[in-house]
Amino acid sequence: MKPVDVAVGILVKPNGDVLLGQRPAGKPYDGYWEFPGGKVDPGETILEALKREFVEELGLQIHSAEEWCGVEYVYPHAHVRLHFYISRDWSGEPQSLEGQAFAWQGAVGVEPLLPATIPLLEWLEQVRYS
Ligand SMILES: Nc1nc2c([nH]c(=O)n2[C@H]2C[C@H](O)[C@@H](COP(=O)(O)OP(=O)(O)OP(=O)(O)O)O2)c(=O)[nH]1
Repeated sequence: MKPVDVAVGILVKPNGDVLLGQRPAGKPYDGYWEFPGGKVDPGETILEALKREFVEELGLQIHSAEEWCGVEYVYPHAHVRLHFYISRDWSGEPQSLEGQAFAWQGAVGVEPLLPATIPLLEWLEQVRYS
């Protein structure tokens, strides 16, 4: 299976909270929590995809974001290459434009999380309050 590029954003508030969303019904792993994002369209850069997904899903504007880490994972439905970005430079109030739940979290307490995203939480502790 050819890997699919996915742009994923970790929005950090000044107090260190990060934004998570719950996958809507009808998608693989619906009900699982994830950092918002989605597949990169042909001809789009990863950063462009990231900004588009945040507008489409949450009505949020990302002004700038830093590339943080990459994770590859093979699911039964897809082989994904996740590109995680961190942004502290965004504006707007999140809205549930696709009917999904979302939550700002200090210590991340929502579950279940997508399996490829679980290891990120530990790494995140090292950077979120820096
Ligand atoms: N957004 C996001 N996706 C993740 C994370 N962890 C993880 O394994 N994924 C996987 C799940 C999906 O297979 C893929 C994202 O694709 P998606 O189906 O949500 O993307 P999309 O919104 O563009 O979907 P589509 O309806 O347009 O097909 O990446 C994560 O933390 N955030």
